Formats: sequence, C-alpha cells, structure tokens
Amino acid sequence: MSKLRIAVQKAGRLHDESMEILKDIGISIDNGKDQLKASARNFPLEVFYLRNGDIPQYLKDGVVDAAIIGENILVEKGNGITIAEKLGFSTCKVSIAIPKSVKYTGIQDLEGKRIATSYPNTIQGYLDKNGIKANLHIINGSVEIAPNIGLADAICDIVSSGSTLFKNNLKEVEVIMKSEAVLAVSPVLSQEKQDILDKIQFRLQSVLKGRNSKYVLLNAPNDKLQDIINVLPGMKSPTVLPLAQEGWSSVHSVISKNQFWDIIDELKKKGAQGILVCPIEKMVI
Ligand SMILES: Nc1ncnc2c1ncn2[C@@H]1O[C@H](COP(=O)(O)OP(=O)(O)OP(=O)(O)O)[C@@H](O)[C@H]1O
Ligand SMILES: O=P(O)(O)OC[C@H]1O[C@H](OP(=O)(O)OP(=O)(O)O)[C@H](O)[C@@H]1O
Ligand SMILES: [Mg+2]
Repeated sequence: MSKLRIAVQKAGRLHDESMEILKDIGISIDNGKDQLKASARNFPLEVFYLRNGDIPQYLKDGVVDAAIIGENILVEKGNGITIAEKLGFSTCKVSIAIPKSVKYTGIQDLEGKRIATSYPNTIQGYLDKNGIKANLHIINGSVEIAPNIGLADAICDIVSSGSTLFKNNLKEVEVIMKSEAVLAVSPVLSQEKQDILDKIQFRLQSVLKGRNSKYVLLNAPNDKLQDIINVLPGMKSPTVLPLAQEGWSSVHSVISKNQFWDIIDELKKKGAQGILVCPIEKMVI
C-alpha cells in the first residue's frame, strides 16, 4: 500500500504547530530528533522534514505529495501548487515598509527606489501590477536592517506583530498579501494518494472547526428561554434540558470564536446565568 509523503518545516516558526496539528488529527509519528524522514505508526503517511523555502520545488517535482507550508512561500515560489486547506496558524503579512521619518503618499513614491527583500517575485508582481519600477536587492534575512545601513530605501518582508519594524524605525506602507500556514498539494498526485489526502483533509476540517468553536452551557429561567435560544446558533439548534430546580433549564450550544464575546454579552442581558465555556476537540458535521 502506498504512503502519502508530506513535507513539514524541519525547524522554525511552522514546525511545532505543524506537528501539533498532525497529532490532533490522530497521527502518531516515530520521531528521532535529527531524523529527516519519519513514518506514521497508524496511518499511511511519511513525514519529510525540510526547509520551508525548498518545499515548493519538491511539490512541483512530486518528490513530496503534500506539505504544511506558509502561504507566502507558495505565492513566492509555488506556481501550479494548490492549497487544499488553510490551517489558521502562523498568520502574518508580506508588507512594504519605509523609514518612519519619510513621508509616504502612495505606491508611486517607490518609483526608482531601492527595495531590500527576501520575496523578489511577490514584490515584483505587486510593483508590476501598479506600474512601478524599482531596484530590488535580494537578501535572505535581517531585511529590516537594510534602510538603517544605507542599503535600501524600503523593505518588503514578513510582518506579524510589527515589533521588528518598530525596533528598526520603520512603518508599514503597503500590505501585499496576508498569509497563514496551509496544506499544499503537489500537482502530480495519484488517485490512491488523493484518497489518503482526502482522509487527512476530512480530519483537519473537524479539528479546525473545533478550534474555531466553543461549547457553551448555561442556565436559563424558563420564561426567558425563547429569548436566549434566539441568540444562540448551535450546530442544528441548542439542546435544552430541564434543571432539577423547577422553572429553570440548562441550555447547551456551540458558538463560533469570532462571535463569542458578543453572544456572551447578549446572553447575560437576556437573563442567562452560570455560563460555562468549554473547548471543543473535534467537530464532525
Ligand atoms: N513573525 C512571524 N509571525 C508569524 N508567522 C511567521 C513569522 N515569520 C514567518 N512566519 C511564517 O512562518 C514561515 C516560516 O518562517 P521561518 O522564519 O521559520 O522560516 P523561513 O526562514 O522562511 O524558512 P526555512 O525553513 O526555509 O528556513 C514563513 O514562511 C511565514 O509563513
Ligand atoms: O512583526 P514581527 O512579529 O516582528 O515579525 C516579523 C519578523 O519575523 C520574521 O523573522 P524571524 O524572526 O522568523 O527571523 P528570520 O528573518 O531569521 O527568519 C520576519 O522575517 C520578520 O523579520
Ligand atoms: Mg523567518
């Protein structure tokens, strides 16, 4: 039986959460610390530990079948590679920044300027789209220092919290793209491997839905029950159970993390009491 070969970053910002999500979908990996390849014990999967930047080529060549990789790297090097699933971690932006003291009126201000970056294709595409010609200086790391040492007028790099920009006296002036970790798929995948990938994707979706939701239990006086139920979404509709104390019910529901605090405020206003919030491990719909 063939195994799906999946690439995961060997070390760096994506590694830990990539391994965690594989564990959360029930895949146990025999992991020697310095191994570059490992097999899953309970699933037809082989994990290859590789550099994030090298993964697009391995996917294109079909050396690996799938990968957990930053979306930004696919935009930079991954033409022809499809995204099967967005994974919700390692969120960041690829942005252009300039020294804080320099006035910025719009992208035309970058005409003829020197821009330091590790993402030449991404920024070149953005400049072309906006009809701007600039000189790119490709460097592999510590990009944010370039304006301070006189190497460039602007930079294009990853921004997350913004603290690296802040420490280097830079300000973000253009956001080229937003990125997160994704499950990417090789363009050359056999049907047998596609079937294994479908199973992984199904499990990932149930973990991701769980991560994005909370299970909420609350007590409601029966005369307020309908008002409270109207606020709650639930997977189908909320579960309502009578409490031992007459005139009261227990209401159970699932709330999306995005709407969570708004709904809790609303529930309190409508008379809900003893609200408990629990994490959801997996949600299979
Ligand atoms: N500060 C950050 N916050 C959130 N996500 C980030 C941040 N920096 C990078 N990332 C994301 O994590 C990915 C991996 O970044 P990391 O710095 O670990 O590796 P790299 O230097 O890009 O790759 P390689 O594995 O080739 O050395 C990036 O492609 C991006 O998607
Ligand atoms: O907005 P922030 O939260 O400050 O994050 C942005 C920084 O994080 C990344 O660097 P990293 O720490 O991964 O170092 P690297 O350049 O060696 O990859 C990126 O290249 C930025 O420099
Ligand atoms: Mg980095």
